Amino acid sequence: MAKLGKFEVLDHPLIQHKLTIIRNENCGTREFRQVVNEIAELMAYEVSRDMPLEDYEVKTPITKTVQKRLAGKKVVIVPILRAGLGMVDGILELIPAAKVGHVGMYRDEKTLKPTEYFVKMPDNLASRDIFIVDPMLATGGSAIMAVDALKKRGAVNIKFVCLVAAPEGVKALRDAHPDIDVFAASLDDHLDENGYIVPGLGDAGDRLFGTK
Ligand SMILES: O=c1ccn([C@@H]2O[C@H](COP(=O)(O)O)[C@@H](O)[C@H]2O)c(=O)[nH]1
Ligand SMILES: O=P(O)(O)OP(=O)(O)O
Ligand SMILES: [Mg+2]
Repeated sequence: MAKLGKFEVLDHPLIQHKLTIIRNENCGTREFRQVVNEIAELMAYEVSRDMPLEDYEVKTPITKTVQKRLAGKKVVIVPILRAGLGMVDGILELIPAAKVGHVGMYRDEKTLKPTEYFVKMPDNLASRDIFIVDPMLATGGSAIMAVDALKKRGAVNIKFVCLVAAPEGVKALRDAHPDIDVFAASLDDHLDENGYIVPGLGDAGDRLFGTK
């Protein structure tokens, strides 16, 4: 039987402080980009807590000793384009050898349904830990479709990492994919009539890339 995933809010004081910075409508593109990456890096520390280790013999200047090192195949970071791209460099600061796959999606403004337009993944997904990243989990449609796309290609060990989650999105994602772990820096209040998270931080893709 597949394991039951968890939902966890990573509310470390530094994460909360930085999230408040990017929520501010006066935070410009440059600072927004930088702080999104800083939060992603802090979150990666917690998200990677259960990565498997193996014994490894190392010779120190004093003696030989058996210690631990990361085991298994390299982690894959999968940003949901565009907004997820903003979290990749921060995670790579902590896990520099990670591979990066991409899932391109946009949300229809009226129906709020996602459309997939690009998927490119590294090989051997079945034996890798996969971190899907998107700053915003709103209705959950994009996240669900991204997990579908990865499972279709053999992925098993999947975690979804976002900055701001709406209760509606958390429920939808966990109902559709109960086996994956979901991490957020904040569980916000609700979605508005346009599918934006309240209080949220606006459109993450536009704020990251300076578009409208
Ligand atoms: O407040 C918001 C809400 C959504 N987004 C963007 O939409 C998708 C996620 O939306 P779902 O409804 O969960 O599919 C996400 O990729 C963001 O790019 C946003 O920026 N701000
Ligand atoms: O989910 P969307 O439509 O906001 O896509 P993007 O992240 O490219 O702004
Ligand atoms: Mg957007």
